[in-house]
Amino acid sequence: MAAIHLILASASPRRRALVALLGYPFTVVVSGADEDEHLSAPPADYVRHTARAKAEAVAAALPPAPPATRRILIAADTTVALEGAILGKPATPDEARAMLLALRGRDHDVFTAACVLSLDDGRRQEAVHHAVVTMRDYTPAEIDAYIATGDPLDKAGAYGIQHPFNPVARLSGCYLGVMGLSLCDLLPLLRALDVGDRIDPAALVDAHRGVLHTNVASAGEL
Ligand SMILES: Cc1cn([C@H]2C[C@H](O)[C@@H](COP(=O)(O)OP(=O)(O)OP(=O)(O)O)O2)c(=O)[nH]c1=O
Repeated sequence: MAAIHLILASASPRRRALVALLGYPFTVVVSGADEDEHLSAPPADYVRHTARAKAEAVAAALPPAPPATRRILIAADTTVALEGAILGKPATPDEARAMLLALRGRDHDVFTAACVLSLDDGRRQEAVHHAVVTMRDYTPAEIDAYIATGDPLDKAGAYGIQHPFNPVARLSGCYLGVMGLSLCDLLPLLRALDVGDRIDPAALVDAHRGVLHTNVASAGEL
């Protein structure tokens, strides 16, 4: 039987750490896909199109598979939407401050799409997770201190649910989906492509507490 090798089409250290939990060898290949192309679509469609574009961009650039290897490619996209308007990653600290003020004390939506390609037979599986997040009433001083850490700049909506700043008061949906890749969504997609998982339950519990142990990313990057 062919050995399974995963390819993660993502620069995100959180996604690296989560894919490491699956228990298969994997390679990270960063996609150069255009993330702005579908910005006018509704947020759920936007993330689905963008995750697919990331997957397809990486698949098109891969060298041929080594013999007796089944390659499974995983891509994802996360976005925050406030009253239907997409909030991507803030370009500047000022934009991060504006996003955190806009989100404060109210509900918003987080959409995360996963796209999985079975490269040897061309099969594709996709899912979009929708979570509703309620932010707490954090103070301007807390916002300033959080922005000074630099954490908001690579996060959709300018926050990480997993950061000690802890901006989230309530979550309805999947914690890992908000963090960038819902394993609850991903596992059925993999199973549909005849790929199981070897997840250590203890590591999964830690991941849901925002603690990601991995040999491919240090906690400081998460
Ligand atoms: C809302 C939220 C987002 N995020 C992150 C997840 C994603 O990494 C990022 C959204 O940007 P994405 O474009 O989804 O991902 P990315 O640019 O980090 O990586 P790549 O495109 O190469 O896969 O925001 C958190 O880590 N915590 C959160 O609470």
